[in-house]
Amino acid sequence: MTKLSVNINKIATLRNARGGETPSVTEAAIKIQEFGAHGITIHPRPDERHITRKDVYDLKPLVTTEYNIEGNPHREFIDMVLDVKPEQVTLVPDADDAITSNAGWDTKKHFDFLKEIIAEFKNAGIRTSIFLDPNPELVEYAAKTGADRIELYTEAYAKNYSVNKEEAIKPYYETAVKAAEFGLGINAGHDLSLENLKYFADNIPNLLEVSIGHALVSEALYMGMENTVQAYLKRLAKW
Ligand SMILES: CC(=O)[C@@H](O)[C@H](O)COP(=O)(O)O
Ligand SMILES: NCC(=O)COP(=O)(O)O
Repeated sequence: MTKLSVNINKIATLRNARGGETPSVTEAAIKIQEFGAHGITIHPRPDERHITRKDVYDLKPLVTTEYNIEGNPHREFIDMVLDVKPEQVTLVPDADDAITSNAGWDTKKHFDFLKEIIAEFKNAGIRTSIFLDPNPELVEYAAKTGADRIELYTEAYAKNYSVNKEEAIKPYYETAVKAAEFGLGINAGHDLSLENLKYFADNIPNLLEVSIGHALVSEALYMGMENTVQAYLKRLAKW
């Protein structure tokens, strides 16, 4: 079964709105794992708009499933991840002021940079994943960086799902097939939701993990977090 890693950035967004500790990011992580999630994902950004550096450390002892830390590999980010040692680090090339992640890596252009950083994480025993647009031509260089996995950047899929899902899934399927040829594991994320997840998971071979946050936390406002996590797990179940 494809694993569900819940991104709790937006819990931190709500908490930061008042400058206090409510809702608790750590309590949310504990509960979300109790509800069945296979992992917790966070994306600490330099401006700490949601997840703070303190959150990154506070969560470490509480994430008993899989801890996935995403971010642009600035030196401060690298050193923090090497110190915290999550199960997985996902490298994302977004600008510090981007409203959200909006592009994958050009693995050819940034090959030397990625290869060096990935070696640091691998030497520390941390699984590495790199955020990638659905383009099979990017896969060979992704593999040559030494990354363990790619994370398919699914915004385009989500946007086009309701227009023509068969067309929307095509580049992701092609990239996933190519990734498997090169021995890369396949993760996916960004704008996945209860509406579009099942079709994606049913049509992408060897999909190991999806990381989902914005839609899931939003849906939990109406359905409750336990019901929402369970609903996502049902979308991923293969029966
Ligand atoms: C890489 C990715 O797609 C997610 O980490 C997304 O960027 C969430 O970041 P925000 O919650 O800041 O939008
Ligand atoms: N890597 C994707 C992620 O962690 C969550 O993205 P989103 O569901 O908040 O768009």
